[in-house]
Amino acid sequence: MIPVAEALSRVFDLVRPLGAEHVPLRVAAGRVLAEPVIAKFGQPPFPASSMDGYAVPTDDPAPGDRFDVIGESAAGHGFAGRLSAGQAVRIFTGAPVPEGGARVVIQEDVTRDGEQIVLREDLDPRHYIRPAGADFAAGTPFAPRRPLRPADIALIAAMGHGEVALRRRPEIGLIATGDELVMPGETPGPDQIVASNTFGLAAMIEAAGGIARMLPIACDTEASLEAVLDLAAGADLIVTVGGASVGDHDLVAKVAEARGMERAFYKVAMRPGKPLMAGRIGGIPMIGLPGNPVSAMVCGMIFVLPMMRVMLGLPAEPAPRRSVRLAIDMPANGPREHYMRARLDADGVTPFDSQDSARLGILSAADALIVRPPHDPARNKGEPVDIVEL
Ligand SMILES: Nc1nc2c(c(=O)[nH]1)N[C@H]1C(S)=C(S)[C@@H](COP(=O)(O)OP(=O)(O)OC[C@H]3O[C@@H](n4cnc5c(N)ncnc54)[C@H](O)[C@@H]3O)O[C@H]1N2
Ligand code: MOO
Repeated sequence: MIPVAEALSRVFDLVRPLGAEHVPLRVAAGRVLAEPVIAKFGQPPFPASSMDGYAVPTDDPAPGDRFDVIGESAAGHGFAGRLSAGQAVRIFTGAPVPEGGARVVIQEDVTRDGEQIVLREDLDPRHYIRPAGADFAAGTPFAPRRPLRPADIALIAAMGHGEVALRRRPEIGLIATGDELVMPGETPGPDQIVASNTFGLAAMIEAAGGIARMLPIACDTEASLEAVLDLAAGADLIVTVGGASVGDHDLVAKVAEARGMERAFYKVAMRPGKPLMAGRIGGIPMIGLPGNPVSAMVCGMIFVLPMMRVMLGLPAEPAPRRSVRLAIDMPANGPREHYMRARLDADGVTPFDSQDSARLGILSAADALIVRPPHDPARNKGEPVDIVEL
């Protein structure tokens, strides 16, 4: 058994950032840029009024000052002329400030008198002009190291791009193994159960920007597993679920080895997730997750998602953690790093009484995994512990 951090570093060595593809901006949300976006022009492209009012040529006009209104500047229709002393231009929010304009007086501070305006008492001192390039200048690069958020999409649009170069979405072949498994919706025969793990993992992968290729369930024969592994050809990563342990019907390691798997490791000091394996088969990175449903999902979060981030060109980092206070006392931990299903509330974090790795109901009810290092001593209520939020 190797420590989790060592296993993670070895799975990072199995994967590389994928290539780029050009995609319409409209469908780029949640994906990762493959190269910086460069602003084609600045924003605003011209000095713009931030309020409705009057552009005047003086920096500090005084109450009672009079100006001749010589024209109008609206958004999309600027005023072509120049402002001279004693002149004003009616202006609206977003409109270009005319040449010679030193500030905008908001219309609330003005009395209109025919073709003239008179400034009132208590003038608002602000200028209400957004300088050209105040948001970003032409040529500004934008390269966030994370999936694009809605505001990023708006920013890239404002920078003048209708299409962007994105990392290809990692395509992940998912293989459930076991004679006992039927598809959700089917009626299990005697001694059978429903295959749930690959469905949970597919949801996890797709929420993180990958493409899950759900392959047929492999039966507990070498021929069946071989046939399904063949169907994974072309995937960026193969994920098997189940058949990883030491039982007579646990065939994944045997079949993978017969196909020339270069094994990076087998068995990790974590709970759940001990019989985890990883390596490369036929050039494709492969990770074999344990079959217990909670083990498969926890290993998905702790290993598969960080591997996907590397494939997306993001930094090789473990699942993000934060520190939270314990709401109850906890006994000492055993020799494996324990990912305990827990609930978060105002009092802190409370592990569930049962940590059975078969209980999906508890995982679904959990808000977080408490991460306990191997041999962590007993902890008291109020002490800080690390959690991974679900
Ligand atoms: N003698 C030992 N027995 C076991 C050990 C051990 O060290 N010595 N390790 C245990 C641990 S820890 C785990 S985890 C499991 C993992 O075993 P496998 O990866 O070989 O998984 P299976 O035996 O195939 O299945 C375990 C369990 O999960 C169910 N399963 C499998 N696939 C799915 C699926 N796609 N969807 C839903 N449920 C699934 C399967 O029916 C079993 O109930 O081994 C322990 N044993
Ligand atoms: O590691 Mo197993 O995943 O403890 O149940």
